Amino acid sequence: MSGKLASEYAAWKKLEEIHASEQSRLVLRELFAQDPARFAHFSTEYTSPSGPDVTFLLDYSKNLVTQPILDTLLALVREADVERVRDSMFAGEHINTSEDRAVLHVALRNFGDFKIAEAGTDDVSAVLEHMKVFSNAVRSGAWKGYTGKSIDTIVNIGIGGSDLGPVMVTEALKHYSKRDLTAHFVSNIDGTHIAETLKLCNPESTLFIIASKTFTTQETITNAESARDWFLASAADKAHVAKHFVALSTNTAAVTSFGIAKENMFQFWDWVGGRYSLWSAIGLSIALVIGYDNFEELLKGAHGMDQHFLKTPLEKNLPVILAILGIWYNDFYGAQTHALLPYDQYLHKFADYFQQGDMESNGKTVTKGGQRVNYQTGPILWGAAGTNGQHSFYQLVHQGTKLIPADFLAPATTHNPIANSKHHRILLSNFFAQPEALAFGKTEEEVRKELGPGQSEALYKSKVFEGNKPSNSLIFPKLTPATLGALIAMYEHKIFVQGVVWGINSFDQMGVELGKVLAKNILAQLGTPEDVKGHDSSTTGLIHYYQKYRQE
Ligand SMILES: O=P(O)(O)OC[C@H]1O[C@](O)(CO)[C@@H](O)[C@@H]1O
Repeated sequence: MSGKLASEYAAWKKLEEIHASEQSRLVLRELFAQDPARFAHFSTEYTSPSGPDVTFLLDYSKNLVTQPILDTLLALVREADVERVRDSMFAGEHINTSEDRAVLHVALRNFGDFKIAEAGTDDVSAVLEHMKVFSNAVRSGAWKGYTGKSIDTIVNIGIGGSDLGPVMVTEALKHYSKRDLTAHFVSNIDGTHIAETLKLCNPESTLFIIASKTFTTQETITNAESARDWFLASAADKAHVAKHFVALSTNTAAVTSFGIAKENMFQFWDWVGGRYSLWSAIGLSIALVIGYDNFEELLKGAHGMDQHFLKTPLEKNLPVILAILGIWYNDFYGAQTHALLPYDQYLHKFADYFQQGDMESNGKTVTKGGQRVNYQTGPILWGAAGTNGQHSFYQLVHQGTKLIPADFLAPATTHNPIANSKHHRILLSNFFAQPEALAFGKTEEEVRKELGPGQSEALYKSKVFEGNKPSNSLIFPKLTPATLGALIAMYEHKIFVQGVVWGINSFDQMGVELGKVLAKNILAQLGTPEDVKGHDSSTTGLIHYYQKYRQE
């Protein structure tokens, strides 16, 4: 961190000039026509430097950039000292300055490769061993419930980072799952979530995993208490809780006072950020669903990407490339959002997951030094699995007035090659077609030729696709645990690079606190109209309306 605003860097100023003077010339049709080797120049193949084989291709040729623009964006990365901050993160320095914490999710998937001077990092392998032994016992049926039955259902109770990662990964790797072990995930404080889930569970064969870094999160603790009440209504004896409740947390005191045995607690550390915690004990539900060995593959795939991020020159460094392209649109083109569009049903929660990953990390307005930024920071991250999105919001992406940079992701082969892979070929033809249509569009001349004469002027105009909409395409051979690990780690590091360039702290989340405090205050006032004090007329009116219908 240089202590400067990003807009004070020489490279930033140069990028503003380039954008102003060259924007009109940055037309993908022309850029591709000018350079027949554009794909070769602006694509790169990743091969994992360590661990299980992972390979994929990132094609970033359909972006509104030239080599000099990329060079200037890389100069920005250098000026912001990204490499030094990256090395500090891997060394365990307390780069989360507002909370005075190290940021060491990379230590959770390190497998002894490099040494980190931070308490707890030496205990990672012991926790992994605990997860291995426990998940094997549950999966094999050796772990018995209070009436001697094996576990056939798990319920992970957590929210935010203690939910989204396990949900996304268990969905993504469903192909590897144990089909006779059903997994549910309860996150919302809305009683409907836990109530509807419990209707599907048998107390004799259900294991509850209470996932909370702090073990103080209102939603999680309230849901966990309701689950415990439901369980005890059948099991009666509190001693049986030990066979049906485990905790994933950093807070031993709160876990034991909840009634969970210390030996059923899976530890992690304050240097694991919630939205970076699926690699930690928070991943226990993943290990239970796909098996510990596959969970370890996921970690090793991520570790390979960590090595790539650490050692690859910036020009070929995938997280850096994605980060600078994002900065280009976000800060110079004024794009407000970024879409993640996986053409893989297994990845249908990928965008949801990175909504927290990106927006909770980089949704900040002040720099680490406390200065208000005078530029845009993190984008609105969103997306859905193709081709569903095509029949929903792609109209706006193609012909709306907004610039929406997008990442398209797809596996070259499917785990489900039904109908001789016909489905997959259709899926992939869409994966190839969409970025092409976005980039090159359809001119009025082409429309007129296609429709022939005699049509209304409005019809000709409405069928024009302006094109020149940028996207990245990422294609990998198959969605394996290691490939998924590498992809997640790549996006984590992209977020990191952007945060460093913008000078913000990507690892705290002060912005979620105010709502929590206000809700606690209001909760104490929901009884009678006389209790409602200190609010504006709108909030007071809403609460009074609710009180007419209040239930016990
Ligand atoms: O794991 P915990 O402590 O229950 O926190 C859950 C989530 O709440 C947050 O603190 C705020 O949304 C997230 O960062 C975190 O992932």
